[in-house]
Amino acid sequence: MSAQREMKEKNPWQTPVMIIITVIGVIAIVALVTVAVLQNRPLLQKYKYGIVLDAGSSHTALYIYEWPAEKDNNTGRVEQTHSCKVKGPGISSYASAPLEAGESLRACMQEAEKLVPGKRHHETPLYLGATAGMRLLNIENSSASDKVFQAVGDALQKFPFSYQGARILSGQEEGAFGWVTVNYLDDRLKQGLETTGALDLGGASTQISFVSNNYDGSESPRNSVTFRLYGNDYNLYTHSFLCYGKDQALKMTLAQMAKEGPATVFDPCFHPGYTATKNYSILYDGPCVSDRKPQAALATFTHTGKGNFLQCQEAVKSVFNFTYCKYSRCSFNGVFQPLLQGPFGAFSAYYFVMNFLNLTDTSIPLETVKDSLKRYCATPWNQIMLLHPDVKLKYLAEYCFSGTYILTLLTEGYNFTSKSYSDIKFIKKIKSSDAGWTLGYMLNLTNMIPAENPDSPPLPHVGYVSILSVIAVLLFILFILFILSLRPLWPRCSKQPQIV
Ligand SMILES: Nc1nc2c(ncn2[C@@H]2O[C@H](COP(=O)(O)OP(=O)(O)OP(=O)(O)O)[C@@H](O)[C@H]2O)c(=O)[nH]1
Ligand SMILES: [Ca+2]
Repeated sequence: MSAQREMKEKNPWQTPVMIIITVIGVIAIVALVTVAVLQNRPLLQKYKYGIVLDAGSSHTALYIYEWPAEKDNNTGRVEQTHSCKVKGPGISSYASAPLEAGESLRACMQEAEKLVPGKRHHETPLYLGATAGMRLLNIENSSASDKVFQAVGDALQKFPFSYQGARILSGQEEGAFGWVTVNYLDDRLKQGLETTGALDLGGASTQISFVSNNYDGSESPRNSVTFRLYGNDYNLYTHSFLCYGKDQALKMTLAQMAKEGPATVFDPCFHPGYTATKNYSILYDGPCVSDRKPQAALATFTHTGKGNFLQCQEAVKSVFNFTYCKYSRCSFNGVFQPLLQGPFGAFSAYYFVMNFLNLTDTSIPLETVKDSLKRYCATPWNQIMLLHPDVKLKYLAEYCFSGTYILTLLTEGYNFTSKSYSDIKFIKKIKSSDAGWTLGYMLNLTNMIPAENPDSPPLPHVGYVSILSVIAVLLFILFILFILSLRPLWPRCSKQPQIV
């Protein structure tokens, strides 16, 4: 009996006081942590949405973006959740049947209607931006371009979103918003890191945009865009070359080869064995080529492949003008370009083409890349078709030209060297979003990138709760130790019975 009592006396945890203290302490810690977690928990994740239609020269694509409702101002939080490729050609191809341009967008719009939650429809902004195809149509026939916009606007307003209008982007906007997209998605803007240049190759125009430290914008103000984003100033160089997208460049190159109006055009940019009958009138339609039209041409010509990379490169070079430059340095066609400053992300057709050719790895020396393309171009057309039975014939026939055009544009046009070629990364997506101008355009129009860095709490939520919990446990242990240190002073509750 006495041994048991002694045990009980030596083990303070068995005293009622200690049990009560422990229970209260544990309840207090649980309550403290629960309150901290609940109080600081991010609000229920409600999402907002935005829709952008990219009305390009070759086709239209719809993108849906999503971001947490309470975080409009934070970087890297807007993500592409869906994209839809509109069936058929770009809206500029509907000049003679504008209503069909509107109609063509319906399937993708209906998809968007299903994917964006109904209660968000009315507050979801919907934008349509048109690029080089509509720029060319506007130059050629402005009333036709107005009619296309009218039809497209009418069609889009039938949907329950908040329609914000359809317009042609300037080449500057197209280049600058592509740059914003790439750097936003890479989280470079908020962190003030060195930015990545953007190279976009479309069907009818191509853009180059980058920040160069030794360029202040004064030499060619029309190539300069200034931004203040998250507290940092950017002076961006950007230029869009109309007609230098890959489809129009192909047309210009072929038009140049056929300028004497022959019955057969022997084309080094197409595979040996490739042959097709083409119309002169189609070859020379549109503002990029109309001035090259031969005086007296036949109705058709036979387009015959020769598969010679070096000759193709010479033919491609003939559509660039390197003869005049009124600035300290130029790319081509008398356009100012400051010293290149890497890294660069190259997307759209840069990616489609280099990915098909298995040449996206830019650590491979440029000479090796050229050798590989030389072999590819020289491969007979029937062999190419056998090797790629699933690829659309139109795309397949043009990869030799497109690859040659890309290398020529980068090296001869923009002055990338064997060394700086490795600064380029061919990309399609960054995280889940496509690289392109659409995201930057929406971020700008919804004011989602603030000029100044918003204040943010010094600790992330998880860190804050963890520190709070550790401190609470430490305080509790200290409290227990303090109580134990007072133990010798406790009055004896039970007296030892005297054994007589
Ligand atoms: N090989 C291949 N080519 C593609 C694909 N998608 C588009 N293209 C072609 O690549 C070129 C550029 O496509 P986009 O970047 O969509 O061009 P776009 O936006 O219509 O044209 P711009 O208005 O000049 O920007 C066009 O010649 C398209 O026909 C693809 O999936 N594979
Ligand atoms: Ca485009």
